[in-house]
Formats: sequence, C-alpha cells, structure tokens
Amino acid sequence: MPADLNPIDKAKFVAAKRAVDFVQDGMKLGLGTGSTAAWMVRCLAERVRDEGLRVTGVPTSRRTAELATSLGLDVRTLDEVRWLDLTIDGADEFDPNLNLIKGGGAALLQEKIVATASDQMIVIADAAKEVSRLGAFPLPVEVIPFGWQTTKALIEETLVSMDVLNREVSLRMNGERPLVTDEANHILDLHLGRIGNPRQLALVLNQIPGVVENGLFIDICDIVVIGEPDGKVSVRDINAGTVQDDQIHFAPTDNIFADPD
Ligand SMILES: O=C(CO)[C@H](O)[C@H](O)COP(=O)(O)O
Repeated sequence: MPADLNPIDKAKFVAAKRAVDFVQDGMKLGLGTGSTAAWMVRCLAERVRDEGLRVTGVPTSRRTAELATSLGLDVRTLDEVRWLDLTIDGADEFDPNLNLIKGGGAALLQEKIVATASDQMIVIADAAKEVSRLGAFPLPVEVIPFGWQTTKALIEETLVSMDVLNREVSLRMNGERPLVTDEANHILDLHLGRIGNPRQLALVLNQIPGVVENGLFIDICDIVVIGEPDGKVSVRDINAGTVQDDQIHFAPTDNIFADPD
C-alpha cells in the first residue's frame, strides 16, 4: 500500500484493491467517480498491465474518463457499450440493506444510469460510510438550472408534506458560482439528518418538475467492500451477509499509484 497515505485513504485503497478481484477477463465495466473510485481505476490499470486483463470501461464522469484514459484503459461511452457486467463505485453512505446516498462528487446522474445498466454493482467504501439509517450526509439532488429556485421551493414543500423535520435545502457552490455538473445541471443538497423512508423519498423527489435525479440508490447495489486503515477488508453481499474478511498487504512500486485523486 502506498506508504504515505492517511488512514482514510488507506481504507479506501484496500477496498478498491479487493473489489478489483471481482473483475474477470472480457468484462464491460462501469467506472465510478470520487477518491475511492480513483483508487479502483488505478488498481484495475495495474491488473490490465501486469496480467494482460482485457476490459472495457465506461466512466461516470469527465474526471474518471481522464484518469482511465491517462492509464491506458479502453474507455468507451455507455451508448457504445449499452450494457455492462459490473460497476464499481464509491458512496457517501450505505445502510444495512445496501441502499446508498451518492453524489458527494456531483456525478450521481451518470453514476445511477451506469449502475442501473449493469448486471452487478459493487460499492467500495471506508468503514465510516456505514450508517444504520441514511441521511446524515446531505442528499444530493440534480436539478436543471432553469427555474432552480422554484424547484427548490417545490422540494421544500414536498418535505413539509412528508413531515420531514430537518429540511434545509442548499444550492451547492463551486467558489462564488453554483456548481455545474457534467450534464450542465446544478445540485441541491438536502440536509435531512435522517431519512425515514428512502424508497418513498426517492420516488417522490423524481416527480418534481426540474428534478433530474436524486442521490438515493435503492436496490441497485449488490455488494459493499468495506476497507479499514489496517488493511482489513469485509465483503458484504446483500444475499449472503458478510461473506469474507481479508487482510490486504500490498506494496505498489510504480507510478500507477503516484498522484491519487
Ligand atoms: O457519489 C460519488 C460521486 O458523485 C462518490 O462516489 C462519493 O461521493 C464518494 O466519494 P469518495 O470516494 O471520494 O469518498
């Protein structure tokens, strides 16, 4: 493992390293976005280079596309590939049912489309992302820029009608300006504290005009690989509970791991 990583990055790294073991020759893969997913792209590039593994990758953001291309991976668009064997991505929170909050990196729209087009989704996360109930992490909602303040008011009204107690909604900024996603939209972050019924909230939010997609991933993730700073990795499978605990000892020596995202 890269020696100078902080404890959280070590945990993310070992989760990514273990998840890449699930990749088989010839697979079409969704490549997630974020710092954990960036480790996964590097670990994948290492297997491609060292083992001659042949894979096709569909990135979920411009950032991931640039990284994967720079490491020599075969990068395609979803329209070129259409259906995928496996997506590996990070998450901001996961609950005991492996439902997720995603979108901390503002890529939730492409991430949800790609994960839904995949036979299997594996989430890679450090142990701090595990929660008993989703919602401490602000829920990202992607909205079109046109009339975003009206969309925000409609979301607030909807939260009132659902008796949600904490319902602050904020526009995500990038410095002085509203953040613009890869699909040229904005992100509203819903500070809810605790989400009583994530399935219902996900459906209701997507009914509001102006909402493109929300960051609740319900019944999409199959497996979560959880990493810890000491190298311990647990694999939690929705159908089988915790299926394996491993310890990863790994010392990459080359520049694939030089410049983590
Ligand atoms: O959903 C995401 C991007 O939209 C990320 O996967 C999520 O924010 C986790 O990021 P990180 O691995 O950097 O903690």
